[in-house]
Amino acid sequence: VKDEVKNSLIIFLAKVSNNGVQPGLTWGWNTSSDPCKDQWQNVICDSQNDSVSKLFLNGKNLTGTLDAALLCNVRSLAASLTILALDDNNIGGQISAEIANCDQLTRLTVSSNQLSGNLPESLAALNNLKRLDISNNKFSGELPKLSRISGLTAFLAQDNQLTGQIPNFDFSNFDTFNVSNNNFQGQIPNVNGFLTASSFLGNPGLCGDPLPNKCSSSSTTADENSNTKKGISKNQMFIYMGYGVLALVCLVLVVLRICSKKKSKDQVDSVNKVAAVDESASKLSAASSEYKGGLSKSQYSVTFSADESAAMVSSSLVVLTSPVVNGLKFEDLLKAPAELLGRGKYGSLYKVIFENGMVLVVKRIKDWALSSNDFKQRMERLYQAKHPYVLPALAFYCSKQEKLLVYEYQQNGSLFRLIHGSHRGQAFDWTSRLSAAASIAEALTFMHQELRAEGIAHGNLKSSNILLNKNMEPCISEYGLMEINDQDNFMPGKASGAKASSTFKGDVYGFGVILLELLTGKLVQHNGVDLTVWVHSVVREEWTAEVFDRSLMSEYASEERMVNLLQVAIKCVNRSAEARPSMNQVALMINAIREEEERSTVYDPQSMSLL
Ligand SMILES: Nc1ncnc2c1ncn2[C@@H]1O[C@H](COP(=O)(O)OP(=O)(O)OP(=O)(O)O)[C@@H](O)[C@H]1O
Repeated sequence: VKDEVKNSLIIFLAKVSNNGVQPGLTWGWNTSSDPCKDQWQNVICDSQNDSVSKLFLNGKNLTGTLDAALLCNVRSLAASLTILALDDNNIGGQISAEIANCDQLTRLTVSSNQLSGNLPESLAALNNLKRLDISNNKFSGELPKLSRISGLTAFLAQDNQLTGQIPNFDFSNFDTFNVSNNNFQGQIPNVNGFLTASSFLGNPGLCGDPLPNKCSSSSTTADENSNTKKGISKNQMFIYMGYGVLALVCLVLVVLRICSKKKSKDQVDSVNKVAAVDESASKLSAASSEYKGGLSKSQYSVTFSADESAAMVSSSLVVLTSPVVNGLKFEDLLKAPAELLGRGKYGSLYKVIFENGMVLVVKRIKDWALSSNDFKQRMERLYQAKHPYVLPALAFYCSKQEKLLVYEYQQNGSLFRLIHGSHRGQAFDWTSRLSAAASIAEALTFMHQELRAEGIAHGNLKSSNILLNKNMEPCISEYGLMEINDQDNFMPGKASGAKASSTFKGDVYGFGVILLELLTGKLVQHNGVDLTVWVHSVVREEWTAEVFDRSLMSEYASEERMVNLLQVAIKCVNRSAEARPSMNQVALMINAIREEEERSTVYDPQSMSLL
């Protein structure tokens, strides 16, 4: 480690500790030793042991001043520092603009100190940041444009004196978001059901969902009053309102233009992208038997009629995302070589490889008694409900005899393979499992909320239907392709009339089984019943620790949090569908466990497996 890094660390510590206790002496921080090779306390180096990557100075009774420039203006330190944790001290001063030079930071946590002043606008330039915790300080002024940081998953700013509006974040990204007990004003941007009121409480000027107080005209007046108090005159407010009206008019004009463009584009699409297939019954049954042997080597002619009427659309390949599949036609699907990936209870799955290198999978669903129109509507509704952790269908095909779905091929396999594959979960550590559980729960919560009115649940949730995308994030596949969940058929005490309301609870059951697989590493038989029976019996005998996957037990992973997740799983697989929690409740419980996990990891300076 370079001398300039050592010096800056020592000077930073001297300033932040107010030169009082000289903690550096007891921690081994001195210029004649090396932070990595001589293992300075509270400093973690990278795996090659040649650069400083994490500084854990939380809870060290530091009473001095924060000078971020001392760390971040030293290039060789700023280029390697990923975590700076200063929580639970008595540090004063401000976060200076130079913090932006520490652009490798993934966690910046300074909670429970005496920091004050405005947050620098440059904070928004830390685009690797995942966790920002500035809670319980004396920060004031408006938030920088933190919504620019696309990977931010935890933002804690509660208990400060922050003002202004809440930025228009993509709240679906957050595991943790808290701005309670500040002086934020105005309407909360659309949280899309991802957050509850507790994230926003204690801000008298805030209104709108998820807070109980609506942004009625009286609360707008309250906003206006509070704005006036904060120095914005009524005249200014009128000017802003004028701009608002102008913007609205422009927006309406733009929308009208887009709509008229879309209308004409749709007409073109229906000609160009929708390949109408010869509907003769003989050809379809021929195509049907073709699928049984795989999609390759088609001998069946499909004829295109570019000007087919709208009535033919239901029997054609409907392309939903044309940029990805680039004008895919039903004929192309039939011509390309295909490999059978699986033949499940509900249909077969083929991997289809195209000449241009594109790889897709085609799911052929058998015996689904759903009219073509209902199927089409369902597919379009599903396509509208987009979530980053739900794999969208790229195209679908529907005739009386056939229902096909086209998806992008995910080369990283499924959660099933990750847990039970040849490595048997060894590379799949506890934090990754917990994070996978949280992501799936988040995505399911979103889908359930979006599709509640239509009653469309996943219907066949299991670990082989959770695929890993190119970033190894879990992605729910085949959402909404089944109408009922199999385990409902043999769940004792299930009232038959409760089918519709228990459809979503069927997913909760399926998710509970996935949690059990993640925790135990054990295979599921008979839709989870064997595994749940076994887990219940072991837990009843109070051998809880015996339940967990051995590879998890050999980690430092917290048994307490594993037990907490097990309790969530057990609630999800309750025999009575009504007694199971909703996915929203499940997601909240898992997030609480995850927060607990993050708090404990950040406080463990010896942990090398952070992020
Ligand atoms: N888009 C995809 N990309 C890559 N692999 C996939 C994709 N979709 C499914 N798979 C994998 O292909 C295999 C077969 O899938 P299939 O859906 O036929 O099986 P299943 O989920 O066990 O059965 P079913 O859904 O009919 O109950 C599974 O291992 C699954 O993980």
